[in-house]
Amino acid sequence: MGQQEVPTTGRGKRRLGVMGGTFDPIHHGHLVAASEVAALFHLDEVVFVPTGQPWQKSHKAVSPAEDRYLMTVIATASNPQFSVSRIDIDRGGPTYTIDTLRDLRALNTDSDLFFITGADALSQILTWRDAEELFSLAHFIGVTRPGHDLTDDGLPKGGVSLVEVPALAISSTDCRARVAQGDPVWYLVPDGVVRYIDKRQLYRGE
Ligand SMILES: Nc1ncnc2c1ncn2[C@@H]1O[C@H](COP(=O)(O)OP(=O)(O)OP(=O)(O)O)[C@@H](O)[C@H]1O
Ligand SMILES: O=C(O)c1ccc[n+]([C@@H]2O[C@H](COP(=O)([O-])O)[C@@H](O)[C@H]2O)c1
Repeated sequence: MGQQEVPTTGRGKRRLGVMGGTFDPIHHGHLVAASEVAALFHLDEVVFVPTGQPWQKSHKAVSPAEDRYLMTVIATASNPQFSVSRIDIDRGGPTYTIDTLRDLRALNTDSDLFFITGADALSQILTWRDAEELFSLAHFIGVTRPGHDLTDDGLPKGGVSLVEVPALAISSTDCRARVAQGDPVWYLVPDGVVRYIDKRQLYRGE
């Protein structure tokens, strides 16, 4: 894959990465993607934003937002470049990235935003609310994910960069299924997240 040019930032602006996800649970695929993009794009910080109600997953049972938020905090706590935002949870209602980006821009007027998505999410982006406007609020960075083609077909020229990240064939769906079957999730998710899943008895009855 051709590595695309790193977009420049407005004079004196911070570079803020945004990693949105349901994080049910957060796993090392998410963390490696964010870490790799932070290094390649010289980001000052990456804020992880757990969804409130992910409307395109409304046919599936999603764990309580507070559990997903706390697992995200646990998973990112040791990295000084990572932080977690509650904006999508606290806004209430279905989560739309257009709202996430508008709110983050209002809260971070000193920053340019870089929204990080896996190849699967990027391929769905034209189905998102106000899709055309998204690209005026943030630069999008699509990352490789095993089992999914990474392409910017149909997306605005210059609005998206595609990057290869270390391939981790991990999904939250698989982690939940493993816990339900009594299989280990050690080393697929951070140790503290394994402990939290156990403490809260998440995914047991699925
Ligand atoms: N292993 C991975 N490698 C690269 N990107 C990933 C990986 N897993 C998830 N992502 C990306 O992280 C973001 C948040 O993903 P999400 O929280 O939905 O995890 P998921 O593993 O896809 O969950 P589920 O299996 O429940 O659909 C999305 O942009 C997704 O494409
Ligand atoms: O804005 C939308 O309509 C929209 C639809 C589906 C997903 N998203 C965002 O895409 C990110 C990954 O979502 P998910 O459901 O794959 O965990 C997360 O930040 C979601 O809010 C956004």
